[in-house]
Amino acid sequence: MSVIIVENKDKVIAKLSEIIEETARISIQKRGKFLVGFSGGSLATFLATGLPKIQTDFSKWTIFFCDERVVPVNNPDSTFGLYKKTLIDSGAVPLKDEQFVQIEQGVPADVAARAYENKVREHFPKANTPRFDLLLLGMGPDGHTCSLFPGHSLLEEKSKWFAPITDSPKPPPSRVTMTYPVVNNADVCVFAAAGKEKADMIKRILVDKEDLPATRVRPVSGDLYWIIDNDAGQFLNTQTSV
Ligand SMILES: O=C1O[C@H](COP(=O)(O)O)[C@@H](O)[C@H](O)[C@H]1O
Repeated sequence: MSVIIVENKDKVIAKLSEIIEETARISIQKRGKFLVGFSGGSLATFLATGLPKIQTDFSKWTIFFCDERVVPVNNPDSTFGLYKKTLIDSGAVPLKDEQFVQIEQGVPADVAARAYENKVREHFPKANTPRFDLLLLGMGPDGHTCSLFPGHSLLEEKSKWFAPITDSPKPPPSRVTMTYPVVNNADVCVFAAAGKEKADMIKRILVDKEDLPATRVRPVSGDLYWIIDNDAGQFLNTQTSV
């Protein structure tokens, strides 16, 4: 695991973008495609600023969701809706709607999760567990990541690639989430976090190693990065002005 502490949020975005650019370059060079998972929340705002600045062949990207809210795309809670607005419709990057593997709309979460897993299987036809090139993760103030919340039974899900949740403690309650076997099979996982509101939780995860959802992200044979700014890392031993 690499913990990279930088001066401020802008530098978190710059470092995150650098890792994305390099991981995409390697994947496209090796296999002609880049299969990446996006989270929502603050990560979406980081990507809205960072992605337009990277050098990559966006036509080779397919984007999946680490988690998604089961709401219509025009609902402000829709993570795809957010990316559609900030990246696609704005023309910020040459990505198309079809490059995002989206959840089905207007169906219950369990139906949406099954249908999503089937769509993902089309991209990983022979896999027991899919291996994403890169997963971009966020960490909520309660230590959740994807829609895997502290103490929830979904933390123990071992067979599904994507699972429904209908009692998310953070609204909206209905969501579809990637499960740990998939998260921890990725080539590269990156957490990006900025701001003092995240500082206590980052200490509990990285220093105290409390058993919280984000702590359980440990790629079995991949790389894990935490990119955090000085505010979020204020209870860690090192601070930096990179
Ligand atoms: O609800 C969610 O929250 C997490 C964390 O969001 P943040 O705004 O605190 O960074 C996010 O990673 C996840 O995708 C989202 O659905």
